[in-house]
Amino acid sequence: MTNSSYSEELRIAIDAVVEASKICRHIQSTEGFSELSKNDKSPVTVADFGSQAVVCKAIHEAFPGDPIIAEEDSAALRLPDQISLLERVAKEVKTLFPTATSDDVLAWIDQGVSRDAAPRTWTLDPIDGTKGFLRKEQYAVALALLVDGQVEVAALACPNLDTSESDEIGFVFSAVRGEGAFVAPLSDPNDRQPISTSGCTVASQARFCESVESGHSDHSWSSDIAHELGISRDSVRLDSQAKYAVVGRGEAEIYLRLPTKPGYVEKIWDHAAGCLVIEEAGGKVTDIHGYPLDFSKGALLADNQGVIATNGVLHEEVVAAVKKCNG
Ligand SMILES: Nc1ncnc2c1ncn2[C@@H]1O[C@H](COP(=O)(O)O)[C@@H](OP(=O)(O)O)[C@H]1O
Ligand SMILES: [Mg+2]
Ligand SMILES: [Mg+2]
Ligand SMILES: [Mg+2]
Repeated sequence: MTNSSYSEELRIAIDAVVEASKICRHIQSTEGFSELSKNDKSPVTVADFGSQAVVCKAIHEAFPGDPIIAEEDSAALRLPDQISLLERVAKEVKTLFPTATSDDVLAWIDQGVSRDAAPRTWTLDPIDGTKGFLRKEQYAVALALLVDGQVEVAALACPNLDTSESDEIGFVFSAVRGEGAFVAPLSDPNDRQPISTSGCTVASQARFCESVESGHSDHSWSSDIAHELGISRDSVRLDSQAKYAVVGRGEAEIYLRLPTKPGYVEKIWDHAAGCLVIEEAGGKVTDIHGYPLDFSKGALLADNQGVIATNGVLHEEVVAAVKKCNG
């Protein structure tokens, strides 16, 4: 299919996450940037705000009627004692848009405060894996378009991801439903090459990945599952939706996200972009019970628990193993 029905959305989305990655990289290269702690004790940085401002600006200008469900809002930046943080965010955004004011930046960030389901809505994680970003490890800028509760377009930038095939660091993954998944280097985003999940059909040979944050996953549960599948090597731990990217390009077969914190409900921005990349690369994504992720409920994956993403072929076997090890 050459004439994508979402070609404009895809072009704008890729461009937005590539531009946001520039800000994130610049901030990450600067020592001593400040971080705030949110109400849930999770961190947020200048880069999360800067990235959200840049992406929301781009989406809102191109598609003014589309709501955006993004992770951050400007409330913390509006506090009188956070003026220096706001100035720092504005300074970074100005490197891309020299005439931007602090008020512009606040307004652009707040274009992402929608929380309701809508027939057509974007969802954005301006930095997914903020803890990875702080450790200078993996993080992602994740943007997706949902239409009637289905992910139709995805752009996923992974600025610190490398590859065994070259010295290149930093890639942007993208997909439109029904049209395959692609990767391009951040240094040349138009050079999109198709990706596909691994053809591994033998579970015991599968490579699996999980979050770095042990709080998100129960070590003994995941090792029981690995044992059940006959997998002897340890899981590869990495932050952010880079895990979806790694399975999407065939470098791992399984991404397990086991729910361990009672009552924690997954957010759509943590999964939408990565989910479409894997599906379009030939893989499969469900929750731990084997149900499809339901993106039609607003900001939360309210009807799902955890995530199982695989290369596709191994999916049913992994779901069965998770079920068996879940009591
Ligand atoms: N208890 C929990 N269980 C599952 N996910 C959680 C969680 N607490 C925070 N998260 C989410 O996990 C994301 C990071 O995932 P990972 O550990 O795979 O890198 C965070 O995204 P942000 O970094 O965008 O806030 C956050 O939304
Ligand atoms: Mg966060
Ligand atoms: Mg996230
Ligand atoms: Mg985030």
